[in-house]
Amino acid sequence: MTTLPNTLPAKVGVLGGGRMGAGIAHAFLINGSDVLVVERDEASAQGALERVTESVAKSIARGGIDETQEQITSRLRVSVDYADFGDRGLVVEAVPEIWDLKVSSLKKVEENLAPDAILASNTSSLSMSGLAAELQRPENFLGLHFFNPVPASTLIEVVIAKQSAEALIERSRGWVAGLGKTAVVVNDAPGFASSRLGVAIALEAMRMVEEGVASAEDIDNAMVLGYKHPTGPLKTTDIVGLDVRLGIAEYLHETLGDRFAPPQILRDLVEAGHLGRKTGKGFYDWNDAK
Ligand SMILES: CC(=O)CC(=O)SCCNC(=O)CCNC(=O)[C@H](O)C(C)(C)COP(=O)(O)OP(=O)(O)OC[C@H]1O[C@@H](n2cnc3c(N)ncnc32)[C@H](O)[C@@H]1OP(=O)(O)O
Ligand SMILES: NC(=O)C1=CN([C@@H]2O[C@H](COP(=O)(O)OP(=O)(O)OC[C@H]3O[C@@H](n4cnc5c(N)ncnc54)[C@H](OP(=O)(O)O)[C@@H]3O)[C@@H](O)[C@H]2O)C=CC1
Repeated sequence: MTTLPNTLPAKVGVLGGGRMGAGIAHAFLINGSDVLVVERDEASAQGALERVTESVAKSIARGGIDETQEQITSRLRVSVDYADFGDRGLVVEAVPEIWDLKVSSLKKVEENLAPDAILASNTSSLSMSGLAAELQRPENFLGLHFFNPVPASTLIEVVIAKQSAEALIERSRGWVAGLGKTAVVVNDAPGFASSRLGVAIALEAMRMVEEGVASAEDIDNAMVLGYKHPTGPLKTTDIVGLDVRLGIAEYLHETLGDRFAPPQILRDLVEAGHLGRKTGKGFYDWNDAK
């Protein structure tokens, strides 16, 4: 794999350019990598291109970036063809948190990769060792769990599958440093370190709303003002996406037991299409849907 002076792979791929995929693409781009985003159709590819471009513009407006918008985005390409992943040193998968979709997508990416390329998943919770077991080269696979919003977050959780090559730990620490972020390295377990704790508190907050203990706003304020939580667990859920939270909770329920059973209020809101900030409504009303 060709690397840049800052340890990042020169050519990076991202599968799925939604909220997280666009953020991941942005992170590699502004730090010098050439980035290819593959989407399932032309309309989604165009949407991904717009999200990444907008995010780059926001970074430039904030200052501290030496390159121009044109210089950065000249390294960005979108496609609907998995074969384009063939020259990438690292590909990060960021499709929705659905086991069968992750497995089929990862397999399809792997079929198109060079033999020494590294494949990573941005899954929030799914078993890395279970996903690795579905692949031809499980030693080249690991979790790179970015946080939302990616440009504002300084953390990447590196998740090591049982099958991951030992050398991937140090290599991935180098990538995280090259992105200007901090790594926590976690052995594979459902929900890793971050989602298991983050979802536990969010589900309890939802049960408190269901039971009428307090309003969403007062529950969040208790955590923001009392515990210095950045936004409170319910507003965070709106930012993450209620569908994403439900997917994680269902998997943790299945693997870790009843304490992660999704509350009915979460199921009802998702069923009604109220997915949080991205649809304009979740536990709160939003006027900046994204
Ligand atoms: C589900 C999972 O698997 C894991 C998860 O991610 S769990 C969720 C973890 N995240 C959190 O808990 C969020 C915590 N909250 C926060 O960090 C902050 O409240 C917040 C970033 C959401 C908002 O903070 P703020 O001070 O109001 O805004 P600010 O930091 O200026 O960011 C505002 C926007 O600028 C963007 N931004 C910030 N720095 C930027 C940069 N250098 N370049 C480009 N964009 C930047 C942010 O991404 C954000 O964009 P969106 O509006 O698209 O989200
Ligand atoms: N949201 C969050 O806060 C976080 C989420 N994650 C994890 O990141 C992953 C993605 O989540 P998120 O970005 O929120 O989800 P989004 O729904 O925003 O993005 C998913 C993207 O994948 C695309 N996609 C769907 N199916 C396919 C396919 N078959 N092939 C290629 N692309 C496809 C979607 O395209 P289309 O637009 O056409 O549907 C969309 O662009 C999940 O595993 C989630 O758990 C991790 C950290 C934080």
